[in-house]
Amino acid sequence: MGLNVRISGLYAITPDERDTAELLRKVRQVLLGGAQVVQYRNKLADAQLRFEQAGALRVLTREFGVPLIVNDDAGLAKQVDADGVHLGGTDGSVAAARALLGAAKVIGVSCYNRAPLAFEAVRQGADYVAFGAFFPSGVKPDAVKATPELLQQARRELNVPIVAIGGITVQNGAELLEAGADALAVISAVFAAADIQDAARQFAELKYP
Ligand SMILES: Cc1ncc(COP(=O)(O)OP(=O)(O)O)c(N)n1
Ligand SMILES: Cc1nc(C(=O)O)sc1CCOP(=O)(O)O
Ligand SMILES: [Mg+2]
Repeated sequence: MGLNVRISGLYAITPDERDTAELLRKVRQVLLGGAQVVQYRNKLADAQLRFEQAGALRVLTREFGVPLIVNDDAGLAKQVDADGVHLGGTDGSVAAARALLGAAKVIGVSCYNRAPLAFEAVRQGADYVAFGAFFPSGVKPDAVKATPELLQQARRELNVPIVAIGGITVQNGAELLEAGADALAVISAVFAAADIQDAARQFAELKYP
């Protein structure tokens, strides 16, 4: 994993936003609030807009010294020199991403509610694993349900950072950190807040390992 990359704290994932200036305004707010990782995720944008937005976020996150992870697309991560990529079940293999990005970049893998997926991802060289959804999520209403016990098991049996995702708020996130999560991945509870910077600050003030 990249020498300066630590997957811990508030892991802010961008909302689907077509307006790049507005996206940058919002992400600056989460960075000012103390987000420790930013993931660029935009399910609505075409390839050109994704390239533009990922490149702009690369510049912004460097200003704050915060790692940028690109969702789904190792090629885009390479194009913009992001710090890594996040892969779900249909986003390609760890081996292919590693071959493209090299040893210094971060590869995160979605493991949903399945510990065996995480063991296999780590065996293949994943740098962190993500579990979810812990709570109902408006972004992914049909996500499978994960439990804090899964985090406890992963904490006992894995040696990579563990990310929790899905419907996480400042109120329910503490339980996940106590169960073993290193980072809380959040879209709505920060980006849909009336005051994004304050919402991020409240997440940043939780107790992380
Ligand atoms: C940190 C983190 N965890 C999980 C996901 C979900 O990935 P995936 O299942 O591929 O779904 P999409 O986000 O691509 O819709 C994630 N992006 N980040
Ligand atoms: C993108 C994503 N993946 C999930 C999973 O369970 O793998 S839940 C989710 C949505 C996260 O958004 P919010 O913080 O608004 O619930
Ligand atoms: Mg994906």
